[in-house]
Amino acid sequence: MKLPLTMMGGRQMTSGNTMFLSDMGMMGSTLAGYLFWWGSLTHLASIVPIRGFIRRLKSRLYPEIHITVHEQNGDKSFSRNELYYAVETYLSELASGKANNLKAAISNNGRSVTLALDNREKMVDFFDGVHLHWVHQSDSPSANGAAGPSEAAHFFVGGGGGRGGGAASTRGDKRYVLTFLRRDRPQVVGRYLSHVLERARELQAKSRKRKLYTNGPYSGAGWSSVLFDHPASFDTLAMEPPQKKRIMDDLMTFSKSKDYYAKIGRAWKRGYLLHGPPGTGKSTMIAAIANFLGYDVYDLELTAVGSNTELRNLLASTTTKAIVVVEDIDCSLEVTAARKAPGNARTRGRWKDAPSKSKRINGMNYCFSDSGNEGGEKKNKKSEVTLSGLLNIIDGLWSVCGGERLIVFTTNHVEKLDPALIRKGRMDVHIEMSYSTFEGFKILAKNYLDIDHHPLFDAVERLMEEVKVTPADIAEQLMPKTLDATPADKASACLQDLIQSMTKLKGARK
Ligand SMILES: Nc1ncnc2c1ncn2[C@@H]1O[C@H](COP(=O)(O)OP(=O)(O)OP(=O)(O)O)[C@@H](O)[C@H]1O
Repeated sequence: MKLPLTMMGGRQMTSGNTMFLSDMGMMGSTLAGYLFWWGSLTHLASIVPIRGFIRRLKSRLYPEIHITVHEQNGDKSFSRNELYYAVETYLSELASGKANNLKAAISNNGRSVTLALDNREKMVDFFDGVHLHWVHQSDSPSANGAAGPSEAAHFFVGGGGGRGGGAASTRGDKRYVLTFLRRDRPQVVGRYLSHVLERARELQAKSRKRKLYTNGPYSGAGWSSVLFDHPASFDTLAMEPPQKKRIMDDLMTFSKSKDYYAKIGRAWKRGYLLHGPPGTGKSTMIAAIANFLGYDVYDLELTAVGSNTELRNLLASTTTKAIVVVEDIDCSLEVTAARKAPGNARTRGRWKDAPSKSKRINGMNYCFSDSGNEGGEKKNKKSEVTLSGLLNIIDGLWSVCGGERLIVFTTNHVEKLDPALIRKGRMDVHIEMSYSTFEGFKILAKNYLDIDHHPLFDAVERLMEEVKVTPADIAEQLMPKTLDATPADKASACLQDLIQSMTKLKGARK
């Protein structure tokens, strides 16, 4: 006996379900079999018409629209439908906090687990006051049928062209079906789908494998790259929490302000100047920013760039979502304030006497801080890149081609820089990286020793009021020196080392 059921409880029955019912008919000769059928029929008679009626009534009162996004495009090539993967990425973020049935897999970068909606799992989203219902459907042999939209307008994006879950779907087809009320169509088609795409791109950018590009003697006229896999994050950065939050808010606002920058007619770029003594975390901060925003890093070695034209070509070949970093800008170009005052011997003497800092490029040292003659814009020994060349390229056409870019300069001597280089609008955010505070020390203690409190913390705090230590100095002391000790013993030994080195420093400064 086969029951001519196609719809049941809003769910399309598959051959699997029908088979189950006819198999049960073989038990008809037994009393248990009759009782079973009688119970089932009574149940169906009471449920199916009511459900059907309610569904019809609901669709009259609140007509729905369904959009199906198939995994493969409907053309003969069965190419990937990128929108399907964008929806998957978008929903995986939404689902990880809400859905009950999730599929887990290793992410593209191999470092984390991604979660996606399991077959027939539903997800509700809320956007601009509109409720949106997503369901994942799969025709894989293991799937027990798929929830299919019924009496409503239906759109397909990619895919086999049949109604979601219907017989026309390709065997093994996977799709997401979006359902919403007809009255919300303008918002959904106009804005929601773009929002899904945009958010998915952000998430994909964050999880993709990013690169560190360098130019230098061994990369010819272009960039050479390696995988960027720096573990730094804002969580592990030793810095006063309010300052850290301000920076993170600024970065997040920047990365979400594409339309705003377009509206005010400015290139979508932002300049950061990180300044402070060596070992205060400037490079670490750049890595944390790159990880936070999911950007590639271009470590621009200006002294290895032959000319302004070469510099323009290098910058023109950077990708969108990039941080262009010029470390130790005071060593890379003739950019000191003294350039502005050629006849001022006192000024010139002051910066000339300052210890010059060499820059490492693939193991070679370069430093040009004492190069050039008095007056005018000078060229350093190896490079013909000039300050005005750099500024013209950064401010000029390069900055308006393509998407978001951060430009970061670092220096140990901010006071020496030409004001033109660091004025607001060029270097929008100036961040002083300074000696460690006690709050900063506690972040490092948590990172390195996994402790929030310790009886020796008081001694460290007292010493920090008297001597200046960089986070790099502290980090060095907090590195456990042996594996053969309990965590508690390691923590005590490291803190004692730190106290000892700070006490020595205090003695030396007296
Ligand atoms: N603020 C910080 N938070 C966490 N770790 C830090 C911090 N500052 C320094 N460190 C540690 O010290 C090491 C050196 O720091 P980093 O290279 O970032 O300093 P820097 O300011 O860029 O130095 P330089 O001016 O010499 O280039 C880092 O690898 C990191 O382990």
